[in-house]
Amino acid sequence: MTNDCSKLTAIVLAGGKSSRMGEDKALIPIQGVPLLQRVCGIAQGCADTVYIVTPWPERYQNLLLPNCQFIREVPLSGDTGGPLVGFAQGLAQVKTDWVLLLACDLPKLRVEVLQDWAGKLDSVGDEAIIAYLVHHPKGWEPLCGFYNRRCLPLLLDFITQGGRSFQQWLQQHQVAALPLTEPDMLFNCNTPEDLALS
Ligand SMILES: Nc1nc2c(ncn2[C@@H]2O[C@H](COP(=O)(O)OP(=O)(O)OP(=O)(O)O)[C@@H](O)[C@H]2O)c(=O)[nH]1
Ligand SMILES: [Mg+2]
Repeated sequence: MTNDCSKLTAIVLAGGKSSRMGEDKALIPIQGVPLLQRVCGIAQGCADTVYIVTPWPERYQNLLLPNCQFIREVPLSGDTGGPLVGFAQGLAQVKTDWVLLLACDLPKLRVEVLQDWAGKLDSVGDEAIIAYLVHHPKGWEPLCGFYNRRCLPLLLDFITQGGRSFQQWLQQHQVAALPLTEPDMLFNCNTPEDLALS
């Protein structure tokens, strides 16, 4: 296992509407630490470079996010964008072969698990594999896993053709499965009821 942070970039997505929560999830404190700050701290345990992709960086300027860099998401004309578009805009800046993509609403992430996964990336030998993700009965978990930078042209083609769904895009390509030993860590905090469980 390697824990070489310099080989990996992390992208944290923080541009969602939080309509189910009713307030910006990124700013909600969990054990006193705003969710985005918490997720970025964990991302920094795995990657030297951490990008936060959001249309509204000024909203997060008072968070403690040392060494994280904002990428201001540019809205596509006549389009609501969404996480796939935000990811593409972040990925365009990435210089490393692999990137760890994280949603900002994952309060139970475990840095040791992410580091363990990152250590397996060197052994993904097959060039056709564009991502390394956890598989659920409903499909891949797109917002807590690894993508190869090679996937950018494929992603841009899909978006240009009007595609906006991670699941649909991933179905068209080869993805390798990450072992999920701690399912709890993918707990997704979308609603006030979820928050009460965080
Ligand atoms: N940069 C960026 N991130 C997004 C966008 N849409 C969703 N996200 C992020 O993707 C992750 C998952 O978002 P969801 O929980 O599915 O949705 P949400 O829009 O935040 O919340 P709801 O309005 O309740 O669906 C979160 O980290 C969001 O901040 C987007 O358009 N741009
Ligand atoms: Mg969510």
